Amino acid sequence: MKEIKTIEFKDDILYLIDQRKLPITYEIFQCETYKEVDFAIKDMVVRGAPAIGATAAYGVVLAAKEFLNNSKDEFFKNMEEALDLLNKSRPTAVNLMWAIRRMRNLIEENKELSVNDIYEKIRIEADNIFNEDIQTNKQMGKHGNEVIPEKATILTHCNTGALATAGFGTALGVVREAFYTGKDIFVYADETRPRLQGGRLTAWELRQEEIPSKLIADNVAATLIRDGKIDVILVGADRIALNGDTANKIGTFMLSVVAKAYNVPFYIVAPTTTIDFDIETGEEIEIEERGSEEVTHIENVRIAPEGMDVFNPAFDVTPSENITGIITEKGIVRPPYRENILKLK
Ligand SMILES: CSC[C@H]1O[C@H](OP(=O)(O)O)[C@H](O)[C@@H]1O
Repeated sequence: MKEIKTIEFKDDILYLIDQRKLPITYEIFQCETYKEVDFAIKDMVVRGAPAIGATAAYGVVLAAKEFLNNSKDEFFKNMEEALDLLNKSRPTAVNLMWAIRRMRNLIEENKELSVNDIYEKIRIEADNIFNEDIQTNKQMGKHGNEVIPEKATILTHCNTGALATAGFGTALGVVREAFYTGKDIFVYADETRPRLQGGRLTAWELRQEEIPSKLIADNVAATLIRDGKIDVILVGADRIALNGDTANKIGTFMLSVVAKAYNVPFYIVAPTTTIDFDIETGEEIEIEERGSEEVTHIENVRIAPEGMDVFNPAFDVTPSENITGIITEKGIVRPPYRENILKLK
């Protein structure tokens, strides 16, 4: 299995694979300040709920490093500004807020220590978040493999691989686990307009490991489902409500409707860090709207008329009644979702 170093923190520099450039070029984006990390998340140099969380955690490390020579009062004030900026870098993936809250709690719990000692704890905690995510994903892969038949055709949406996490992936991690445990699988990957995470990133990951697969335009999926060509659909998540409603990349909801109509199993694969235990339903999830150029241009080439207005929500919400199960590192959650999700807390 090829190691994909989506995120690497070394000698006080955060190295990110620049996912805006893949698969045409493999470039590394370096962050030396927390403001550069904020930019990297906003501009989707790095993307994917768990990857965003881990990246933000290292952004907190860079902030603490920057303020090491502050007085304690200045340190806490400057750190709060940094935490607040990073927390707002993208609104939908709850892993970001979870990571920032974990760092904020750590600082609060250790405020009697010296600035330097607090920095050391922050540094260790960021590595913990990073390493925990990799272990979580591998555990999810094992649980998810339980629902993959020995011979199966799998449909994926967006990118849920190593590039969306600290490593291995969520839904694509289940694909990896099935592939490397010898199952006869085939993957159809939705290209996933407008940012093409499937066509650029998932396709790149699948080719890296020569996993049998084909890339499809998003509009092809419904026909494959109708014609009985898909055995199971695996998608990721950015925020899951207590009732199981799930926010994920735009186009996921549409897939779930077609899957339900033709009785194809539709699984969310997500770590428990993607569950928002503070919200009851998907109606409470903020859906990020991104710039119009993501829709009017492809690789900076205009494809829509000048002046055309655009609606570009980056996510949608799949209602829990369309979801067969939620594959987490703690096992597969099935309905009744609220009762069973609360057991994960
Ligand atoms: C494993 S989480 C991946 C999740 O994040 C993606 O969104 P984005 O590429 O905008 O960060 C998409 O919703 C994926 O399912």
